[in-house]
Amino acid sequence: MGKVLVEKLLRSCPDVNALYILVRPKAGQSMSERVQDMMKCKLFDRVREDNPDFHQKIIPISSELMQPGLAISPEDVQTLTSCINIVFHCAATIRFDEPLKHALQLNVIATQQLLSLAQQMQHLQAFIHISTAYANCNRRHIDEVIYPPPVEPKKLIDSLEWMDDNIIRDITPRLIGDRPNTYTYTKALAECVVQQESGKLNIGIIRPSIVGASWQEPFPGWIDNFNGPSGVFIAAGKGILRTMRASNDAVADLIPVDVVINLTLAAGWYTAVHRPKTALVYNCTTGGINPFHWGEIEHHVMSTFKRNPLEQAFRRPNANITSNYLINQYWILVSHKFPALIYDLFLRLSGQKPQMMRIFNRLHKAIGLLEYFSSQDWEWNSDNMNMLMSQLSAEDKKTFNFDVRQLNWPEYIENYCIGTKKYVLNEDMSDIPAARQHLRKLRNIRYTFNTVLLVFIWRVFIARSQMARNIWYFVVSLCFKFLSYFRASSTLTQ
Ligand SMILES: CCCCC/C=C\C/C=C\CCCCCCCC(=O)SCCNC(=O)CCNC(=O)[C@H](O)C(C)(C)COP(=O)(O)OP(=O)(O)OC[C@H]1O[C@@H](n2cnc3c(N)ncnc32)[C@H](O)[C@@H]1OP(=O)(O)O
Ligand SMILES: NC(=O)C1=CN([C@@H]2O[C@H](COP(=O)(O)OP(=O)(O)OC[C@H]3O[C@@H](n4cnc5c(N)ncnc54)[C@H](OP(=O)(O)O)[C@@H]3O)[C@@H](O)[C@H]2O)C=CC1
Repeated sequence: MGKVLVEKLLRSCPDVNALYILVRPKAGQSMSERVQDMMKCKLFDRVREDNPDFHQKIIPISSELMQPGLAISPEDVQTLTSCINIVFHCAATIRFDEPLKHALQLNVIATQQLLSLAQQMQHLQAFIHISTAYANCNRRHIDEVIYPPPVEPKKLIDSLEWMDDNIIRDITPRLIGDRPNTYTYTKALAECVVQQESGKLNIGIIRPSIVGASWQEPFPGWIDNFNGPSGVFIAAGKGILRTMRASNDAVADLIPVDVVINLTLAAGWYTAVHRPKTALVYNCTTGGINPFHWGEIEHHVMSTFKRNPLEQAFRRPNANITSNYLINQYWILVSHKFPALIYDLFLRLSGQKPQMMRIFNRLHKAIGLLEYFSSQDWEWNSDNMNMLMSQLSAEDKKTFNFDVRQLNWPEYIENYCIGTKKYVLNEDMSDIPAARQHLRKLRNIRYTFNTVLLVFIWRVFIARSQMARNIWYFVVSLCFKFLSYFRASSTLTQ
């Protein structure tokens, strides 16, 4: 989301002088190398075309959320406090399996520290915090208000400071209560921390639901990660994922990333100009406005990947969702574990390292963590989103479009799937004929395998059971009778 925000600011807000972005070194790359890489990304093609010198506006600031004071140097603090007008805070850990202490540090303590830095900013007009629509997923109906936190954040921070990691792991389920993970729990606490500061700053809180590929900007279908449904779509397109627990009729509250960013920018403008007395919360969701369901998503994902197959698929794409636990377990056994075992056996016999079972174990862990969100639905009030839209000029409504009533879901899902192929897996669209050919080969292997298996089982059965033999002779004689009748009647008509 950070990248998409930077791109949109550069493309649609030419009067913005500079963008200060907090970046950490990662995976052996320095801060500047990472920023260079980011600017080379396809996402920035349109900006690059309009202004090849756009990089001059980007000023990276070294920062690490795990460190005290966010590890921002005193000189950088000086720069930030004197130049910044608007803060967009979207850094977080979004992992569902994050240990509580880590999630608390990244999502709550770092937010607190950024807020105290913001308070020193001399020209700050607005502080926009990105939360999640699922921060209060323990409720069915979610209004645009900050709900009382499950625990006073300061008390939890103080307690976890002295606790051993093992103790924290043991008490985590009790602490998070009816929330599914540490992510949603700490995001709820972060909202509370933001509210505690809302007296001193002009604050807006954006709560997106499930962020997906871009709808329109900078081009349809842009996505570059496996988060949320993207990994599921890819696993289904590769023919690996065949079954998942989800409710066909539950609303799939996907929200395109460009919609979230447009709303975020509009909220930044509104907060700075109108300075609301209390923090305004914007539920940024689609379900109440233009609902679409997981069953429909399944249909369109499968249809897209059959027409535009991914390269080197493991099997022909054919995934089904079910809300029934036992049916899902059955298909996991038959369509995941059994083929994985056979394939690993084949790899072993051909002298290679088995890998399919390992892949499936990781997939099962990932989908196990997502099921909570795909098996039920929520109702979000979106009055503030509507109010904000009504405040925009006709031109801004076009430039910062977040009107999801216009979203055509089948077209969006098709672009999303093609986006995962092009931008996540870096596959070329010109390879589609070869990918189709590969699917035909897989289909023939399946037919041959099924026929051999059927004949084998039947042979074993016939050898062991008189009744099976009788049925077999009966069926064969019936076939012969039918054939001779067919021959006789065709001779008569001639
Ligand atoms: C076809 C029919 C489909 C119909 C649709 C049905 C259901 C829809 C499915 C899901 C919808 C629910 C979405 C809910 C979102 C809620 C909204 C939010 O609040 S946003 C926050 C969203 N956060 C996430 O999505 C993060 C989830 N991910 C994790 O928590 C972790 O990645 C993990 C799943 C626990 C895995 O952790 P692990 O340590 O094992 O692996 P890594 O993260 O290090 O990743 C290793 C490797 O795998 C790639 N990866 C990561 N996630 C996935 C995935 N889901 N599928 C496939 N691959 C994945 C990752 O990029 C790494 O790759 P590499 O090693 O190459 O870097
Ligand atoms: N994705 C989704 O579906 C949704 C996301 N959100 C919220 O939107 C926001 C952005 O999410 P999204 O873009 O999807 O998530 P990403 O994981 O892609 O981005 C998170 C950002 O936080 C940074 N970050 C994480 N840990 C640290 C650290 N220790 N020090 C410095 N920076 C760090 C990451 O930097 P780095 O690149 O160095 O890792 C990255 O830029 C989050 O607040 C999330 O809660 C809300 C609803 C849905």
